[in-house]
Amino acid sequence: MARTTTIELHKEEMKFSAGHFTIFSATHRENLHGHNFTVYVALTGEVSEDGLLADYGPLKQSVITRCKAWNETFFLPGRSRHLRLEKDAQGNYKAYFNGEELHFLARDVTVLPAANVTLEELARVFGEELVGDGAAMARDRITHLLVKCASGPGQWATWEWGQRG
Ligand SMILES: Nc1nc2c(c(=O)[nH]1)N=C([C@H](O)[C@H](O)COP(=O)(O)OP(=O)(O)OP(=O)(O)O)CN2
Repeated sequence: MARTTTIELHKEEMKFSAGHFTIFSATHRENLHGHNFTVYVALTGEVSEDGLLADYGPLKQSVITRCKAWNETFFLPGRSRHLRLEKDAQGNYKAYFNGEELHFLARDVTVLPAANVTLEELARVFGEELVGDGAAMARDRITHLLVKCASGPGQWATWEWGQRG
Protein backbone atom coordinates (compact mmCIF):
# COMPACT_ATOMS: atom_id res chain seq x y z
CA MET A 1 0.00 0.00 0.00
CA ALA A 2 1.66 3.25 -1.17
CA ARG A 3 2.18 5.74 1.64
CA THR A 4 2.47 9.47 0.99
CA THR A 5 4.09 12.02 3.23
CA THR A 6 4.24 15.80 3.40
CA ILE A 7 7.54 17.42 4.35
CA GLU A 8 7.20 20.99 5.62
CA LEU A 9 10.05 23.46 5.40
CA HIS A 10 9.92 26.77 7.30
CA LYS A 11 13.52 27.37 8.29
CA GLU A 12 14.80 30.57 9.89
CA GLU A 13 16.68 31.49 6.70
CA MET A 14 13.46 31.28 4.64
CA LYS A 15 12.85 35.01 4.88
CA PHE A 16 13.49 38.23 2.97
CA SER A 17 13.06 41.91 3.72
CA ALA A 18 11.65 43.85 0.81
CA GLY A 19 9.67 46.92 -0.13
CA HIS A 20 6.57 47.24 -2.26
CA PHE A 21 3.21 48.93 -2.62
CA THR A 22 -0.08 47.24 -3.42
CA ILE A 23 -2.15 48.71 -6.23
CA PHE A 24 -5.89 48.54 -5.55
CA SER A 25 -7.16 50.32 -8.68
CA ALA A 26 -6.07 52.64 -11.49
CA THR A 27 -6.07 55.52 -9.01
CA HIS A 28 -5.44 53.97 -5.58
CA ARG A 29 -2.22 52.50 -4.28
CA GLU A 30 -0.39 52.24 -1.00
CA ASN A 31 2.62 54.30 -0.10
CA LEU A 32 5.96 52.58 -0.47
CA HIS A 33 6.70 50.38 2.54
CA GLY A 34 8.26 47.06 3.45
CA HIS A 35 7.88 43.80 5.28
CA ASN A 36 9.95 41.01 6.71
CA PHE A 37 8.47 38.26 4.55
CA THR A 38 8.75 34.58 5.42
CA VAL A 39 8.28 31.54 3.24
CA TYR A 40 6.92 28.07 4.02
CA VAL A 41 7.08 25.19 1.56
CA ALA A 42 5.34 21.80 1.86
CA LEU A 43 6.20 18.96 -0.52
CA THR A 44 4.07 15.84 -0.82
CA GLY A 45 4.82 12.52 -2.49
CA GLU A 46 5.10 8.78 -2.05
CA VAL A 47 7.51 7.31 0.47
CA SER A 48 9.80 4.79 -1.25
CA GLU A 49 10.71 1.32 0.03
CA ASP A 50 13.83 3.01 1.38
CA GLY A 51 11.66 5.08 3.68
CA LEU A 52 12.05 8.48 2.06
CA LEU A 53 10.26 10.67 -0.43
CA ALA A 54 13.52 12.26 -1.66
CA ASP A 55 16.38 14.23 -0.20
CA TYR A 56 14.70 17.57 0.47
CA GLY A 57 18.12 19.25 0.65
CA PRO A 58 18.24 20.54 -2.95
CA LEU A 59 14.75 22.04 -2.72
CA LYS A 60 15.54 23.60 0.67
CA GLN A 61 18.62 25.23 -0.83
CA SER A 62 16.59 26.52 -3.78
CA VAL A 63 14.12 28.15 -1.38
CA ILE A 64 16.91 29.76 0.66
CA THR A 65 18.69 30.94 -2.52
CA ARG A 66 15.52 32.59 -3.79
CA CYS A 67 14.92 34.24 -0.40
CA LYS A 68 18.46 35.67 -0.50
CA ALA A 69 17.86 36.93 -4.05
CA TRP A 70 14.70 38.72 -2.87
CA ASN A 71 16.28 40.18 0.28
CA GLU A 72 16.82 43.98 0.45
CA THR A 73 15.09 44.83 -2.77
CA PHE A 74 12.08 46.85 -3.87
CA PHE A 75 9.48 44.92 -5.84
CA LEU A 76 7.75 46.46 -8.82
CA PRO A 77 4.95 44.68 -10.75
CA GLY A 78 5.97 44.00 -14.35
CA ARG A 79 2.44 43.10 -15.49
CA SER A 80 0.21 45.67 -13.78
CA ARG A 81 -2.66 47.11 -15.85
CA HIS A 82 -2.30 50.33 -13.88
CA LEU A 83 1.46 50.91 -13.68
CA ARG A 84 3.77 51.43 -16.67
CA LEU A 85 7.47 50.73 -16.27
CA GLU A 86 10.23 52.23 -18.41
CA LYS A 87 14.00 51.72 -18.26
CA ASP A 88 16.25 54.65 -19.08
CA ALA A 89 19.63 54.56 -20.86
CA GLN A 90 21.36 53.83 -17.54
CA GLY A 91 19.05 50.87 -16.88
CA ASN A 92 17.22 52.67 -14.09
CA TYR A 93 13.44 52.60 -13.83
CA LYS A 94 10.66 55.11 -14.13
CA ALA A 95 7.25 53.90 -12.97
CA TYR A 96 4.12 55.77 -14.07
CA PHE A 97 0.98 55.40 -11.98
CA ASN A 98 -2.11 57.62 -12.02
CA GLY A 99 -0.18 60.70 -13.14
CA GLU A 100 2.72 60.05 -10.77
CA GLU A 101 6.30 59.40 -11.92
CA LEU A 102 8.40 57.30 -9.53
CA HIS A 103 12.13 56.83 -10.07
CA PHE A 104 14.17 53.81 -8.94
CA LEU A 105 17.82 52.81 -9.38
CA ALA A 106 18.19 49.43 -11.10
CA ARG A 107 20.27 48.15 -8.15
CA ASP A 108 17.33 48.64 -5.78
CA VAL A 109 14.59 47.02 -7.86
CA THR A 110 13.27 43.54 -8.63
CA VAL A 111 10.61 43.58 -11.34
CA LEU A 112 8.27 40.64 -10.77
CA PRO A 113 6.35 38.87 -13.56
CA ALA A 114 3.24 39.80 -11.62
CA ALA A 115 0.12 41.94 -11.98
CA ASN A 116 0.61 43.32 -8.46
CA VAL A 117 3.07 42.96 -5.60
CA THR A 118 0.77 41.14 -3.22
CA LEU A 119 1.19 38.05 -1.06
CA GLU A 120 -0.76 35.98 -3.54
CA GLU A 121 1.45 37.04 -6.45
CA LEU A 122 4.67 36.65 -4.43
CA ALA A 123 3.64 33.10 -3.46
CA ARG A 124 2.83 32.29 -7.11
CA VAL A 125 6.05 33.70 -8.57
CA PHE A 126 8.10 32.02 -5.83
CA GLY A 127 6.37 28.68 -6.40
CA GLU A 128 6.50 28.80 -10.20
CA GLU A 129 10.23 29.50 -10.06
CA LEU A 130 10.73 26.55 -7.68
CA VAL A 131 8.76 24.18 -9.94
CA GLY A 132 10.28 25.52 -13.17
CA ASP A 133 9.85 22.94 -15.93
CA GLY A 134 8.85 20.32 -13.36
CA ALA A 135 12.06 18.30 -13.74
CA ALA A 136 13.04 18.67 -10.05
CA MET A 137 9.53 17.69 -9.01
CA ALA A 138 9.72 14.57 -11.19
CA ARG A 139 13.26 13.81 -9.97
CA ASP A 140 12.11 13.97 -6.37
CA ARG A 141 8.74 12.27 -7.07
CA ILE A 142 6.94 15.29 -5.61
CA THR A 143 3.26 15.22 -6.60
CA HIS A 144 2.13 18.35 -4.74
CA LEU A 145 3.91 21.52 -3.69
CA LEU A 146 2.46 24.26 -1.52
CA VAL A 147 4.13 27.65 -1.00
CA LYS A 148 3.02 30.13 1.64
CA CYS A 149 4.35 33.70 1.66
CA ALA A 150 3.74 35.75 4.81
CA SER A 151 4.18 39.52 5.20
CA GLY A 152 4.44 39.04 8.94
CA PRO A 153 3.13 36.77 11.67
CA GLY A 154 -0.40 35.55 10.98
CA GLN A 155 -0.80 36.90 7.43
CA TRP A 156 0.02 34.88 4.32
CA ALA A 157 -1.15 33.73 0.91
CA THR A 158 -0.66 30.31 -0.65
CA TRP A 159 0.11 28.85 -4.09
CA GLU A 160 -0.20 25.17 -4.98
CA TRP A 161 1.13 22.93 -7.75
CA GLY A 162 0.14 19.33 -8.55
CA GLN A 163 -2.42 16.95 -7.15
CA ARG A 164 -3.18 16.54 -3.44
CA GLY A 165 -3.50 12.96 -2.11
N1 LIG B 1 -5.21 40.55 -1.13
C1 LIG B 1 -4.25 41.33 -0.59
N2 LIG B 1 -4.57 42.45 0.07
C2 LIG B 1 -3.60 43.22 0.61
C3 LIG B 1 -2.24 42.87 0.49
C4 LIG B 1 -1.91 41.65 -0.22
O1 LIG B 1 -0.74 41.27 -0.34
N3 LIG B 1 -2.96 40.93 -0.73
N4 LIG B 1 -1.27 43.66 1.02
C5 LIG B 1 -1.59 44.80 1.65
C6 LIG B 1 -0.52 45.71 2.08
O2 LIG B 1 0.70 45.41 1.45
C7 LIG B 1 -0.20 45.86 3.54
O3 LIG B 1 1.11 46.28 3.82
C8 LIG B 1 -0.35 44.58 4.26
O4 LIG B 1 -1.34 44.82 5.13
P1 LIG B 1 -1.05 45.22 6.65
O5 LIG B 1 -2.00 44.38 7.41
O6 LIG B 1 -1.08 46.68 6.84
O7 LIG B 1 0.44 44.75 6.90
P2 LIG B 1 1.21 44.64 8.19
O8 LIG B 1 2.24 43.58 7.95
O9 LIG B 1 1.70 46.00 8.57
O10 LIG B 1 0.19 44.08 9.27
P3 LIG B 1 -0.35 44.81 10.54
O11 LIG B 1 -1.65 44.09 10.84
O12 LIG B 1 -0.56 46.26 10.17
O13 LIG B 1 0.69 44.63 11.60
C9 LIG B 1 -2.96 45.20 1.92
N5 LIG B 1 -3.93 44.35 1.26
